[in-house]
Amino acid sequence: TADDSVVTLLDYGAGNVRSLRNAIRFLGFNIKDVQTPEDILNAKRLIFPGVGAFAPAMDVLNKTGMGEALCSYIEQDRPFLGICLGLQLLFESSEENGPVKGLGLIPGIVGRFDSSNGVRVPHIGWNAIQITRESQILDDIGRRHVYFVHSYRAMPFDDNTEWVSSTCNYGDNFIASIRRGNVHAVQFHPEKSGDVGLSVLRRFLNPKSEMTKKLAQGKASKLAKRHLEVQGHCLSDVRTNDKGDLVVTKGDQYDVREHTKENEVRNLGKPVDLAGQYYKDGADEVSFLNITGFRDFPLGDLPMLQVLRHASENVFVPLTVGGGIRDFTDANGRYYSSLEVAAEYFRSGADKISIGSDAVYAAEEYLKTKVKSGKSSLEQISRVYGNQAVVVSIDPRRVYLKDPKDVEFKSTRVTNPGPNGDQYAWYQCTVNGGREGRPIGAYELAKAVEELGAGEILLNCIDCDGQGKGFDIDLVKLISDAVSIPVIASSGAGAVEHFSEVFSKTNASAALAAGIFHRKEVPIQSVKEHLLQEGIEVRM
Ligand SMILES: NC(=O)c1ncn([C@@H]2O[C@H](COP(=O)(O)O)[C@@H](O)[C@H]2O)c1NCNC[C@@H](O)[C@H](O)[C@H](O)COP(=O)(O)O
Repeated sequence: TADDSVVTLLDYGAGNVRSLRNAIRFLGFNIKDVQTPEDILNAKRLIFPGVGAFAPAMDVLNKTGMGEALCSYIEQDRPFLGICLGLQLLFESSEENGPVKGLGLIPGIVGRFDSSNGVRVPHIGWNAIQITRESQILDDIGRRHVYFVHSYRAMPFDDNTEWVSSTCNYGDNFIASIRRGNVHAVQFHPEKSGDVGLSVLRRFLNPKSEMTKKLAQGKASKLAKRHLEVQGHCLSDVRTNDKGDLVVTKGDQYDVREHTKENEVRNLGKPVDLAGQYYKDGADEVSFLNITGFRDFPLGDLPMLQVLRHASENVFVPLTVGGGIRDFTDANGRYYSSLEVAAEYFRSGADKISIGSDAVYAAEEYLKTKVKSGKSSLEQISRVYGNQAVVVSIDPRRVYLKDPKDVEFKSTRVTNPGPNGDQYAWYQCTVNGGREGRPIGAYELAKAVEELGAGEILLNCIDCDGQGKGFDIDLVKLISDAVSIPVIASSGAGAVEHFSEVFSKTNASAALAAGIFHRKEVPIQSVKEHLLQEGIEVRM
């Protein structure tokens, strides 16, 4: 019946639910949005994607009466799928800015990962789950990786064993999914876990559906090293060319112009097409960096938002967008907060946003005043969307030193001495696409933005950008040892060995490349096969 293709979605307006809508539509289902508690009680099947923080979510559920309706819907064992926070809210309470009371349907308290176990928090990436009880929607997962992005988790113990259907190891064994009858919930994001994730959604939406194409089994055992394409990750550095078309470009040490008479912007293809291709080729994440965002105004840059909306319709792995995120006053004196800019990016399909120049200014201010004003774009966006949704992109330039004492900033001994035989270097941060050097080092910046609420660091290197000679191992080691949030190594990838080198010599959690993929010099799969051969866990 017509009703069979409809799923009711409880979207209380925080964060990016667009990815899930895209996945549900991709699977051929229509969405009915919950407006009133009655819509919950009348639902044939209900999906509750929780994004953001526990307390504000419980606030909305309590104020709107949705919480009560949810409890009776679940107690009637009606078809339900909770995702991420949508799982956590089912528990008694959470320590997140708490304790905060939850819906109390499942015994247990949601707590923060214990970073003293040596794990980086947030838990961001592709990890393996151990199925502990038959759970129909997980039947196709086999030993494949699924995508997690969270700082809090619920723990299995005697009183909730009857609910737990799988666990995942990250420092400790936390609850990855629950199931009782028709009630399901998962801590990972099926809408961002590629074909494996789509199979979980398909099995919930249509329990009788027999998977046409059996999924490959996989050998997942733990958190995989991530390999990002910068589309800009497969990053694409995107900008408008002189004709005003939005193109994927790629710089040599950030210079994106062809060395021809026309001196035009290097055009490496259409962002949406490339993103879709990288997804099919197995990219773990895709990012768009609007490299002239510092000049233009993102909300005025409709082509960029269009690209994001279209790309997210066919890319079911995490999408990060950056460029120009800051408070802004337009020519008509209309003031826009960076939160409004980020909100539009999330509404358009971004799972994470990336802040470049504005994070440098926030860190300088913080180091000067030692006060967290809470006003910076970084602090505002991570408070509302959670730090796991905020990446800080660092654009440093290497400066060689005879003696570390020559500068006040943290320096490191370099593997390859400088042109004058200098044994040390510090890494000066820049803003506006490498155009302006700032009085702060990458080390000081990384530590400051971690304290201000960044969930991840995208560590580029202007010197290595587009050179194909490998990542700056000294820089990646310096920064990945300095912070306890995940660090993405970026700039300089030229061969598969460069990926195993950065993962074996540093604590980078992910590695990003652009040029070699745009120019189709190295297939994504060959990077993954090489890492597997080297015994490095990757998502296949
Ligand atoms: N002229 C440029 O290239 C350039 N100018 C600005 N950006 C990026 O755009 C964003 C601007 O953000 P804001 O407006 O400062 O918040 C920043 O994240 C900054 O890194 C630029 N690109 C940064 N791109 C660097 C990498 O992300 C690149 O993709 C790797 O170096 C991998 O390249 P490779 O594998 O080919 O070596």
